[in-house]
Amino acid sequence: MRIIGAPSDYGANRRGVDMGPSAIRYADLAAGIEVTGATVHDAGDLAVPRAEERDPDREQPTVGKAKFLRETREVSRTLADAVADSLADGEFPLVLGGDHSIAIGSLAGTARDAEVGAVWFDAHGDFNTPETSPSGNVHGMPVAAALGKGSFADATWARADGLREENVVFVGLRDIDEHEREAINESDVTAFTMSDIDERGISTVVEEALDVASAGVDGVHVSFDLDWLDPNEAPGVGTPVRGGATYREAHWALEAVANRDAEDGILRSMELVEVNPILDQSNRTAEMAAELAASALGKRIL
Ligand SMILES: NC(=[NH2+])NCCC[C@H](N)C(=O)O
Ligand SMILES: [Mn+2]
Ligand SMILES: [Mn+2]
Repeated sequence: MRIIGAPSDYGANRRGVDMGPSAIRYADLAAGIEVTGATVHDAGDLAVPRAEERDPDREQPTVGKAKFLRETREVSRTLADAVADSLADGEFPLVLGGDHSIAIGSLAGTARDAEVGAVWFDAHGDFNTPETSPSGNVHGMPVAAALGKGSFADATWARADGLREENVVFVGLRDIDEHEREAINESDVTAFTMSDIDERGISTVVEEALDVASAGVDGVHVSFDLDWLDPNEAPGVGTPVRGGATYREAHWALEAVANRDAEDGILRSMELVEVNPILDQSNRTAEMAAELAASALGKRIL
């Protein structure tokens, strides 16, 4: 497997998430994964436009309300190539963000030559378009971008060609914007909220999510936003929302991903995003991310 760092914070309104990859590495990511017997190859961080050289004028949206869309395009293209290269070389891509806008690149890369589904663990739907976004932050838009919604229809760099809408599944939603809600309800994606987890339990919801995401496709991308977890577990995120998944629910969910992969080999790529070391407490959110990656890749208690 190949670790690919994508230290971009152009999609979020809080600086610091660009330090996520190094914080997750520092939390013994590679050693945790090697316990499973996997060989870990760390490809380092991708070059992204330097934040210190940001031109304030370029923060002004060029399309709708989307900020830093040019920088996001550059990061997305670079990351899509890196993910596609990793798959072509037979190495599983594990992408470290960065804010969630980097998922545009991960999805474009993993869905370049294959039909794929996606399981999206997140408090947020990330289904805004430059037209519907209340904030203009592209980390609230990657799913819509990958599916070519709204003005993303003209952005070929953002589209994930083989990503099938009916195989996109959200798990654990609890903070959705007004127009985003309409768009999700009108689309063919499947959305499980935190209320669904309360009612039916994490195991039923995640098994069903994996069924839907993997039906009829070549593989599944797992996109894991650390703000899916409750802020008590993962305080180091830019957009925390109360009422998130517990520590055990999160491990269980990713162990279920690993179990399913052991059965049918569906796991194609994964990313861990939104770890912001500046907002964290003694790196515990990055440690959580590293632990969860190991669970997703097969680490077991016994
Ligand atoms: N990946 C994330 N943390 N996304 C947060 C999105 C928040 C809000 N829905 C927005 O569009 O701005
Ligand atoms: Mn997100
Ligand atoms: Mn989120």
